[in-house]
Order: sequence, then C-alpha cells, then structure tokens
Amino acid sequence: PAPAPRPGAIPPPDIVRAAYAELVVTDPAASREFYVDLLGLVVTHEDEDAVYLRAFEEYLHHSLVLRRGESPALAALAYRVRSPGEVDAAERYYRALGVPVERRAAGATRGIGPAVRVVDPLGFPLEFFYAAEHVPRLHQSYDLHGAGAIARLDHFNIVVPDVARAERYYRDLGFRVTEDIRGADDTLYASWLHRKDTVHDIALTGGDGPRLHHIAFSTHERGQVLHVCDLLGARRRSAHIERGPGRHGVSNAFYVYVRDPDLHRVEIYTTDYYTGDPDHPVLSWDVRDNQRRDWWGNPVVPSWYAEASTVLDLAGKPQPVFAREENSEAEVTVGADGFSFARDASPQVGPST
Ligand SMILES: O=S(=O)(O)c1ccc(O)c(O)c1
Ligand SMILES: [Fe+2]
Repeated sequence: PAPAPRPGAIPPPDIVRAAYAELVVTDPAASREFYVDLLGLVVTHEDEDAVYLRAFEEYLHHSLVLRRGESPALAALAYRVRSPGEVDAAERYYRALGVPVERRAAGATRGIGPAVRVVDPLGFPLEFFYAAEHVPRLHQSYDLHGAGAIARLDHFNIVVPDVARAERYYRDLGFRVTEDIRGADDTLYASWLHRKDTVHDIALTGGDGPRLHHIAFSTHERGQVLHVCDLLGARRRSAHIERGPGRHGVSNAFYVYVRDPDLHRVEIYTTDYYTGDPDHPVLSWDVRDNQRRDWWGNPVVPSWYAEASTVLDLAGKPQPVFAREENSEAEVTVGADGFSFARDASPQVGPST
C-alpha cells in the first residue's frame, strides 16, 4: 500500500465561510417558535423531519437546520468551500488525517449539493459543501424584517480541552488567528480564527470538549440586538437571555446570548471589524483583564463558561467529552471577572506579522 502522505502534503479545502449548523432539537414546534417568532429567522422549508431556516441576507437554502431528535445535540457545522473540486479536496484532506469521512449525495441534506461530512481530529462533525439551492435573498425585504433583522450566520464557537492544539489544527486548515486570550504563563484560554474578512468563522473556548458553545448570527446595527432583547421582554420570554446585551472586548462586537428551548446557545452579534489584509495583527488579551470579554467590565455569567451542547458523530452517537487539563478561565479570573484589574490605556497587541 502507498505510504501515508506526510501531514501538510495534502492541501486543505479552500473554505469560504461558516455557512450553516444542523442542530438536533427535541420539540421542533417549540424551536420553530423561538427561532422564527422570537428571533425572526425565515422558514425556507419545513417537513416532519426538520425545519430549514435562513437569515435575511442568505441566498443559499438555509443558515440553520433544526432536526427532530431524542436529545439536544449538534449534528453538523457546515463550511462552504470555493468550488465543487474543493469538496473532493476536503475528502482527500480528512482521509489523509485518518478520521471518519462520509461522502453525501446532493439532497442528503435538503438544499445542499454533494458534500463531505467528517468527524474532525477535535471530535466535531463538520460538513464541506459547495453547491446549494439558491433561494430569494431578503436583504431588502424591509417589510419582512422584524426589527431584530438577523442578516446572516456569522460564526461557530466550540469548546475544546486543548485550545493550542485546536488552533494548530484550524491554522493547518487555512484559518488565520485574529484575537486570543492568554495567561501570564502563556496558557491559551481562547482563540478566534477567520476565513471571511471579519473577526472569526470559528472561535475556540477552553473547556471540557468536544462540545458546541454557540452559533452566532449577525445584524447590521446595535439597535437590532437591543430590539431582540426588548422583544423577548415584551413577550415575557426574558428567561431566554443568558448574557448581555453588551460590548465585547475581543472582536469589539455588540452582543447578546440567548438559550433556545433545548438550551443551545445562540449569539446575536454586530459590528466587529475588517480583517482582510495579509499583515492583519493578532490582538492578544490578558486573561486577568476583566474587559476582555465585556468591554464595560460586566461579569461573564458562570453558565456561559460551564454549559455547552453535546456533539454527535456521523452515526448520530454523542461524542465522549474530555476534561480540559490546563487552567480554567472561570477559575483564573476572580469570581465572574468581578475584580478591578485595570489594563493600561493601550490594548496589548501581539507582535505584528
Ligand atoms: O466574550 S468575548 O469578548 O471573548 C467574545 C468575543 C467574540 C465572540 O463571538 C464571542 O462569542 C465572545
Ligand atoms: Fe461568538
């Protein structure tokens, strides 16, 4: 048999962006009510198995699939690649990594063309696709936009025990680091990496994993994030709000986190910044800086560090979760970041490339 190719000998697929997530939900009607009636996503298609939802700017079939199942879990995080040939490149790349790889025919997921699904080396179910059914882009259907006006899916955030290892894996996939959180002992607590020209398509949160921390949708304005909060209040559904609204330190985005009926975490996020130049400098934060996760110094609620969704393998079986061995961020910062560590005026910028 031919010798296994050296790691790095097989080029990674050319990933364009984080495109959609497939979540398993236990009560599709309750989930539909949350994502459509409360958050304002648009139904592209629904049947007895699944609901296919999209944000207003999305012209591919969906940004989110809610599939009925026994217990809540992540079934897939899907990345769009640049051409049909890059789906084959994904297959070659992951077969060379020796992980489970499954070719999927067009239509295996409604609206999605030929695809490859893998369980990646971090234990996450990923999909790579190019072809997808085009549906009307509703970016100017202001008559349909709730004031929440969720424009597009922006990023995935995953919980991994070893952030440095996960960062190496994503950099090998062609992602570039934009920001990270480090300790004085150089422990890496979190990292943000991108393919599209914003702060991230994927974020790595140190903790017991593999687990899904959140999926994030973006709006165009802060007011739309605030409207989501006001609407939840008006419907007496404020219990869905977990953290925020607020302004992030990392990414500079304005945000709120909500929990869906299965406790999957969703972030509504807006106004991060452009990251497209080749010499984009990494911005590194000190884990003791209590403005890193909220620019106003508001504490991070403990559930935000502790809770996350189970992820499945390609057969739909929950993946085993491994404990993080390095320091936990929630323990390193006093309580819920309540102490007054004050960073000097200029942010701590990492070495420019
Ligand atoms: O809380 S952080 O400021 O670190 C943060 C930054 C960007 C995100 O998308 C996020 O979920 C969390
Ligand atoms: Fe996020």
